[in-house]
Amino acid sequence: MTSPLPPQTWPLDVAGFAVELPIVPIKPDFAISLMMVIDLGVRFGEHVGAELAKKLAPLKPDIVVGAATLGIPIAIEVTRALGLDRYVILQKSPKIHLADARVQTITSITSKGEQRLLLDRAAEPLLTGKRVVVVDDVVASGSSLAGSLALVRASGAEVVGIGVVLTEANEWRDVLGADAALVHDLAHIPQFVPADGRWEPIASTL
Ligand SMILES: O=P(O)(O)OC[C@H]1O[C@H](OP(=O)(O)OP(=O)(O)O)[C@H](O)[C@@H]1O
Ligand SMILES: Nc1ncnc2[nH]cnc12
Repeated sequence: MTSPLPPQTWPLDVAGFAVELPIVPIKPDFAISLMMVIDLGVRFGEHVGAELAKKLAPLKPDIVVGAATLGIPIAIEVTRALGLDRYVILQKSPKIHLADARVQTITSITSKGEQRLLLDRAAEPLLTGKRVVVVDDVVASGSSLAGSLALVRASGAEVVGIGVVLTEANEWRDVLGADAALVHDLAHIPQFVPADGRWEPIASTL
């Protein structure tokens, strides 16, 4: 058995806000720098909301859509900073009142197994015919965003842009295909492998 590597962080400038992200193994020989937006405080939330809104406002969105769980604070802060009011959350828990939901199956890099993303059909009138920006905290494999885009488009909305706080590595570019061009981010993070007793960024993901 190899012994665990010592704790390490990845320093990052998120559009002028300095953070230190813990490097967390998600497989024995593979780690990510974890951004738990709910642990970074309200000033960070307000900052990323304002900075993403600066990038998304020229697209003239009518409404913001975000995916549970960690996309919720991002959707709220971007909506507030855009001067909008309503937003739509794609949920993950199969609630009683979500019996009539559109569903997409996703597999994110940070969660084990498949998850379901649910769009409450009762929320669809907020989206049909509207210019929508889809937001999330991080895009890595791209599966979560691909599922979000499919749900929003199925409701008859036009996706005019995508806003993420962080892009991680590059797999998402292939998974999103032409939609990758819609992505606006505030910073990029690599992924990591062990080398000489510490975590080193994988050059191709920098
Ligand atoms: O590009 P991907 O590989 O899909 O990864 C990105 C997603 O991973 C995280 O969600 P997660 O599924 O861990 O769930 P949570 O937000 O409910 O914590 C994050 O909030 C993104 O939605
Ligand atoms: N680095 C990361 N931090 C938080 N959530 C993530 N989802 C995918 N990559 C992530």
